[in-house]
Amino acid sequence: MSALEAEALTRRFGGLTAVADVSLSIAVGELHAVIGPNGAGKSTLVNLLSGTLPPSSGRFRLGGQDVTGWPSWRLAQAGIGRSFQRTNVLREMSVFENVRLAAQAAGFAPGLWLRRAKRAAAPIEAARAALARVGLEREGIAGTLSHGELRLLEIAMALATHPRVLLLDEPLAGMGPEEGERVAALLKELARDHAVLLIEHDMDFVFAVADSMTVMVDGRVLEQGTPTAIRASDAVREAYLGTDA
Ligand SMILES: Nc1ncnc2c1ncn2[C@@H]1O[C@H](COP(=O)(O)OP(=O)(O)OP(=O)(O)O)[C@@H](O)[C@H]1O
Repeated sequence: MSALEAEALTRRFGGLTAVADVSLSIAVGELHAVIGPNGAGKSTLVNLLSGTLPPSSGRFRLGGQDVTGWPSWRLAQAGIGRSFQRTNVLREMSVFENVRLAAQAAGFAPGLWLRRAKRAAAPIEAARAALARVGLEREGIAGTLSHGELRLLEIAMALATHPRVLLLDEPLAGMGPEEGERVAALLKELARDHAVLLIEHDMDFVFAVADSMTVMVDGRVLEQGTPTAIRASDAVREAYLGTDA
């Protein structure tokens, strides 16, 4: 069964339809990449799936349950984990505390988590496990991390909430080739026990890691399928990848 299912998700901003009738489904064990040119609606789609924005219409299910319109904290509790394109790390706090707070924040409704935070032991374990899984067993404050390490920290923060679905918005941004290879291996490994939705501009990376893909143009789905099918699609070549892709 699909861990995540979007059905005709649509988001309008005034007269602009940023996401138009987008349907997709991702199972645990699957890495699904969403690609498209700038302004295609990829980030808006992630904002809809993470509860940062409500959809204008359409439905969205997690593990078969209709979660359309749920706020982000409730979706986090229901199994959505998100790493952000913009950094949301508290740089003056330690690496570990950042992950621990992310684990705690996902556990409680707004207002309650800070009061309960001191008593909770589970987030400490969750934070340790998440940092180990991304290979970032590092002391010190987050502000001293390299750009690539910060992206790994953001993934650890998402993992610490025990998600079934991971939404990763440009995890490679600002990374060099060596760090990119490390993230590629990590994402493949994470896709074994998560449903992963990836947004990424680096096409070599996307085609190397994705099991399935959605190509968006102007808010709409242009094509969906395996990387092989997407490469072979005339519509995708014309609209996006260029004829030599
Ligand atoms: N909060 C907003 N208010 C108004 N328009 C918005 C808002 N967010 C996004 N848009 C518009 O929606 C369209 C889709 O934007 P979005 O950021 O989702 O595209 P994208 O595919 O993620 O682009 P990029 O690859 O450049 O990040 C764009 O035309 C953008 O200007």
